[in-house]
Amino acid sequence: MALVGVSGRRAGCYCLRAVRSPLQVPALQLHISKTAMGACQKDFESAVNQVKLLKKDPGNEVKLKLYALYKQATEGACNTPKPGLFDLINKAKWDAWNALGNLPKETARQNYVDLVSGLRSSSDSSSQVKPEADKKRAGYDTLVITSEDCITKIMLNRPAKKNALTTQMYREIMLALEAASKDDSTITVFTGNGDYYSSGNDLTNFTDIPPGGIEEKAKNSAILLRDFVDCFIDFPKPLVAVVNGPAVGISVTILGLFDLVYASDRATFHTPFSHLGQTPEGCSSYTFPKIMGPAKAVEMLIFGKKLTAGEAYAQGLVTEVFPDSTFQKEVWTRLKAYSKLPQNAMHISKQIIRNHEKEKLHAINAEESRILQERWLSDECMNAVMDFFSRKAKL
Ligand SMILES: CCCCCCCCCCC/C=C/C(=O)SCCNC(=O)CCNC(=O)[C@H](O)C(C)(C)COP(=O)(O)OP(=O)(O)OC[C@H]1O[C@@H](n2cnc3c(N)ncnc32)[C@H](O)[C@@H]1OP(=O)(O)O
Repeated sequence: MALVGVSGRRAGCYCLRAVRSPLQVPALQLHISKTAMGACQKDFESAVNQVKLLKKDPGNEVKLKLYALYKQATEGACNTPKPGLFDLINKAKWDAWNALGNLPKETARQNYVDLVSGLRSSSDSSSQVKPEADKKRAGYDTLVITSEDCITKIMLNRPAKKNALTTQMYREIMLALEAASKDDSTITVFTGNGDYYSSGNDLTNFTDIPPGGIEEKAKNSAILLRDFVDCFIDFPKPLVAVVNGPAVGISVTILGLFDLVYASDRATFHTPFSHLGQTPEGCSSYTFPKIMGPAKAVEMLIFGKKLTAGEAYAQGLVTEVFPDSTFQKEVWTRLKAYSKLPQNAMHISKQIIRNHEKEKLHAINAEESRILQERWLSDECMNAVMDFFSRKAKL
């Protein structure tokens, strides 16, 4: 589901329009609470108005920032009850506001003004919309989502970073899954843009620490992780991974929750959790031993053994391996044929196959996330993340 839709271009401008109870950046509502009055009140009001005139959708992450700063500037620290687990949009908004902690109202107001000013300059310099950009479904910055032949394709789109998953990306994926679960497609496909499927969690997620400190970040990240994996556990339609290249970390573990995994012979499967001072997630502590037996699961999840596509197939993690040269052609031909099968029969079959394990998987997911919350604060984990960044710095 797009958070904000593009309603059309008037006089060369994109008009932002709310779609299905979106984030509703309060700036778009032109409602300024009296509590926002103060030193830079005029600038703030003007920034609120300028948001309406942006020529380009700023994307969900920015809209969340705008929302959070507006609320902080007008109401102060987050003071509302946390929305429920499945209220994804309101929860994302609440998380963004809550992450600002006790940031003073004046600072929030100034930050809002600065953020809008930055958006205006980048919007002005890129007002020439490229035809390519029109193809992307609005509202997603890190994914390219297309629906064709009854297949919704969710493509991770940070090829320069090997499709490493930022917190924004986790959130966008959850929204994309929610939308795909309700659209007309019969099957949903995940793949990566570029030479990697995904290098797993973006390690910069560890460096972006909010005013509330690392403990708060770890707590919020554990919730994000649990919600993210829950979406895969509950996804109602056949879910297919088209693993176009190497896969690392969480992009491997959640494969145990997919219904088909097609891999290029260039793909590898690597879960270096111990090396990172971390522990398994994505329900892999349960699905991997079940799929490949405990001995092979331990080699991957504890000792970080990297599997080739052929090995992953032999262990049952991968459904079929294709030569890289014909991978896309063969896989999409196959999927197009599958997508024409009767939709209800496929969905009901998935339910029968998966439903009896759901409760267990949710419990395992909650436990894995709880354990990781502690791990992220450990010296082992912090040192491993620092090692990654110092290796990069030396290059
Ligand atoms: C306080 C708590 C906060 C926690 C928040 C957590 C939220 C939920 C977490 C869920 C748990 C998930 C766990 C995992 O997924 S563990 C696996 C994590 N991934 C890795 O350890 C891989 C790290 N990357 C690499 O080892 C190499 O980059 C790789 C082998 C993938 C590719 O090597 P290669 O030499 O071919 O390419 P580069 O290294 O030059 O990569 C190109 C650029 O991309 C950047 N990059 C790649 N992967 C990542 C990544 N995972 N995180 C951050 N950045 C990544 C790389 O730095 C290069 O960037 P520059 O061009 O800017 O140098």
